[in-house]
Amino acid sequence: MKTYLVGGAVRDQLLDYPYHERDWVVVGAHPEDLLALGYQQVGKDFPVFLHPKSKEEYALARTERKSGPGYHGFVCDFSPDITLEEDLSRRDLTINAIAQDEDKAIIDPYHGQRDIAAKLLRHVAPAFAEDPLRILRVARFAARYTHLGFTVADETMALMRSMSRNGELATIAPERIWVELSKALGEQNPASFFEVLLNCDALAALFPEWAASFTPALLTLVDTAAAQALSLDQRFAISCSNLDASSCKTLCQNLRASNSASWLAERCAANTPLPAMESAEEWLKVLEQFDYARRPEQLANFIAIAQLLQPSETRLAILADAGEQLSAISAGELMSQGYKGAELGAALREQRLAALRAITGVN
Ligand SMILES: Nc1ccn([C@@H]2O[C@H](COP(=O)(O)OP(=O)(O)OP(=O)(O)O)[C@@H](O)[C@H]2O)c(=O)n1
Repeated sequence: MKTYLVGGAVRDQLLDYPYHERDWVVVGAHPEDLLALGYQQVGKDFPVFLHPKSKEEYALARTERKSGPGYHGFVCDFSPDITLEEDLSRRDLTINAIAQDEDKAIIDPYHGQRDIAAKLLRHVAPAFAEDPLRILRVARFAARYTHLGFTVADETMALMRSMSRNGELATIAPERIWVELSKALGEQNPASFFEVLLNCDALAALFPEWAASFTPALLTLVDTAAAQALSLDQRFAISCSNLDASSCKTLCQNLRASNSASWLAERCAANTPLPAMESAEEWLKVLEQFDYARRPEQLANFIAIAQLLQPSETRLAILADAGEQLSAISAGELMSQGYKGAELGAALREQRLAALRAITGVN
């Protein structure tokens, strides 16, 4: 039995990039051998084990063959005679198909190191096409490594384009798309994720309206949001900001976006560009949509987004100020004057509108 470090940890070591997880491959062993050594089996579809002490993942070397559509149509062979090279050949990208043995020697049958030097995201083999989720992974790796100069190899882009056009993406579970998207939004250049997916027609195949809404300026802003360390929800909201509110809502549902991401994105789509707000009622309506009194941070999140999208919009600073001033209006004084119930609500609203008229100068 031999054990090799594989995947992201080897890749990121070679890239001198921080990694957080180590994955191992075991060659020449039966599941029983690992169980006898105290490993704990966790994989359902194929045998993956947790090391008794480190709890790192150890997988038996395996081959995979697609036997039908979707995610369960795979036949795995994890017999002890599967070689390291065979295991590496089923992996998505050459830079992910490098192994390191116990003596730190690198085993690189698919020339991942060459592609690291050439800064190319290149698929290992035509079997890449058996797993359409890999299109999203490639786009995500582009988002992570663009700043190092990485691009997608032409032949990989061509393969991804033909997969997209063949309707392969429809078999991906929406939950998995959201997982990849939210990871990509957390990377240094999330715009590259969208650029790759636009370039290979995957975004048009998955979400045509969203794909059509991207402009070069919007892509730049998605990266600016990352550079300014805006939150994932804010980055997502920016990426949806060219949609109207109802398309954004549909997209969030189809993507199975998290509640907090949908909440912000839908309200941002509805309020960028900032509406006319020609009356105090309309100002209050915008503030109330962001729940300014209970969740002032959400109004601030929106304003930061809107400032990126509309840097010359002077009403944003006024909106922020109005949110703060209105939050300070408390029901206490009105209650001591004997207001309660619906009357109290109406009187509070009147105070807020009066404050808004004073702050904004509209009626
Ligand atoms: N659809 C997939 C998923 C994973 N892999 C392979 O399994 C390894 C481990 O996958 P994962 O932990 O998801 O990714 P990492 O490459 O480790 O990247 P990250 O840094 O994002 O964890 C990858 O390197 C790749 O070789 C693959 O070929 N195809």
